[in-house]
Parts: sequence; C-alpha cells; structure tokens
Amino acid sequence: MTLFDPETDATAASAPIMHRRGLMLVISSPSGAGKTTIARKLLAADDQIALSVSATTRPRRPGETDGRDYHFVSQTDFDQMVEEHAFLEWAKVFGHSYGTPKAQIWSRLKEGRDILFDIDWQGTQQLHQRAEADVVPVFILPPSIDELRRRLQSRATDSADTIDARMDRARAEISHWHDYDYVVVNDDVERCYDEVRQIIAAERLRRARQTGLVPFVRALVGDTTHPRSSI
Ligand SMILES: Nc1nc2c(ncn2[C@@H]2O[C@H](COP(=O)(O)OP(=O)(O)O)[C@@H](O)[C@H]2O)c(=O)[nH]1
Ligand SMILES: Nc1ncnc2c1ncn2[C@@H]1O[C@H](COP(=O)(O)OP(=O)(O)O)[C@@H](O)[C@H]1O
Repeated sequence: MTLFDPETDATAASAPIMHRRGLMLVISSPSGAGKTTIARKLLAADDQIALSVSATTRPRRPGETDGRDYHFVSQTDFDQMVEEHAFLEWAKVFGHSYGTPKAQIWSRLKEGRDILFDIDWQGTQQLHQRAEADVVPVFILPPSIDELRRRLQSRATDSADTIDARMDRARAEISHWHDYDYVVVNDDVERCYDEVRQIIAAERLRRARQTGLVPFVRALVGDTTHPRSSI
C-alpha cells in the first residue's frame, strides 16, 4: 500500500526537484544492543530527522525526560488513547504498554521530514501494514550475547532481575531479524552509525520519494510515460 502517489498527487507538478516525501526510519534491536545510542546520534547530527516520541506506561529511567524520550503515562491514560484510536500502533513489551501517537506523522512526511521510530518488531509489523512504502526497517544486532549482557549491566538502569528478563527476551527478539530490510551489527558505535547513515542516504534517493522527479523528467525529455523513457 502506498499513501502517496507522486504521479497523481496535486502538489507534484509544481514541486521542486529537491522535494521529497519523508521516510519512516524504524530502528529495532534486542534491549541493550544500542538503538537508543544510534538514534540519539542521528537526531543530533541531522535536523531533517525527528523522533517519534512514544507513550509508555514504564517508569522513567534516570536521565530520561518526559516528552523528549517518552511520554510517560498511566495505564488508564494509555488505555484511553487506545480507545480513542490515538496510536498508529501499540504493543506490550516487558509487561508495559508502548504506543506511537498518530499526531503529525503524515503531515511531517509530506513536508519531507524523516521520522525515526525506536519500536519493537510488533510495532514494525503494524507500521509495515499501514504504510509499507514509507517504512525503512533497520535491525541492530549486538556483536555477541555476552556483550549484550555487559551493555545492559554497564547501562546500570535495570535491576539484575530485569536484566535477566531482557536477556531471556533477546533471543526471541533477534528471531525477527529477517522481517527487516537492513541488518547492522553494532560492534563499534561509529561504524554502526555510519552504516545507518548510508542506509538513510540511499533511501532518500528512492524514485518514489522524489516527488519532483516527474515534472523534472518531463521537462528534460518531454514525456515520462513511454516505456523506454519511463523512470
Ligand atoms: N511497538 C512499540 N514498541 C516500542 C515503542 N516504544 C518503544 N518500544 C520498544 O519497547 C522496547 C523497550 O523499550 P525501553 O523500555 O525503552 O527499553 P530499551 O529496550 O532499553 O530501549 C524496545 O524494544 C523499544 O523499541 C512503541 O511506541 N511501540
Ligand atoms: N558499540 C558499542 N560498544 C560499547 N557499548 C555500547 C555500544 N553501543 C551502545 N553501547 C552502550 O550499551 C548500553 C546500551 O545501549 P542503548 O543504546 O541504551 O541500547 P538499547 O536502546 O538498544 O536498549 C549503553 O550503556 C550504551 O552506552
């Protein structure tokens, strides 16, 4: 399913060549593999990317800010948002509820802004069903299971029991790696970050996202419909 057709969209004819539709960059990984680290670097370096701030019922961790990292809400408020269809997708993870608020997502994409989603495989599947053409799914793997545990311990935000539970879940989460178009191993942060940047750069150049291409090519060759000159 595509939510936007550059051939027929009324704004396409006057769009400049540089105009493009934003992409929905999804980063998933087992807890502790480094997706928050990579996401923060992307957001700091690239003002075309905005974070989709999820709502969650899990308690705030030290260093997290309400409204920036998550909207921390009660279960009652979360359930009400579900009833009001305020989420694009939502799921239960580690016994807590997490959801992506719908607000502003489509308008931002139309403006050519990319949106970064730090969501799990359940949310990724739901986004894929709703907006397959817009979604760029990236899965981050840890270099080893031992290193994953070390990172969870070094983050020092969870109790030993919670870390054990996250490790138990890691194998199940990793089993969804093949649902993702891109898979990156986070051994070295800088290398992993560079690889994700390369994915974004290539995805931004996809024909379907460059909404100004049709009038541009028409101006170049006069016709975009002939099979041999079709783009
Ligand atoms: N489906 C879904 N998953 C989410 C959402 N927000 C966060 N998650 C996922 O929930 C899981 C737990 O997140 P968190 O408690 O922040 O711990 P983390 O694994 O250390 O990032 C991670 O896999 C997140 O990607 C959301 O809005 N929807
Ligand atoms: N490539 C890496 N090498 C060593 N430590 C890392 C690397 N990437 C992330 N970390 C550390 O591992 C811990 C977990 O990373 P985080 O980004 O919070 O993971 P996630 O969001 O996937 O749960 C953090 O303390 C982070 O600083």
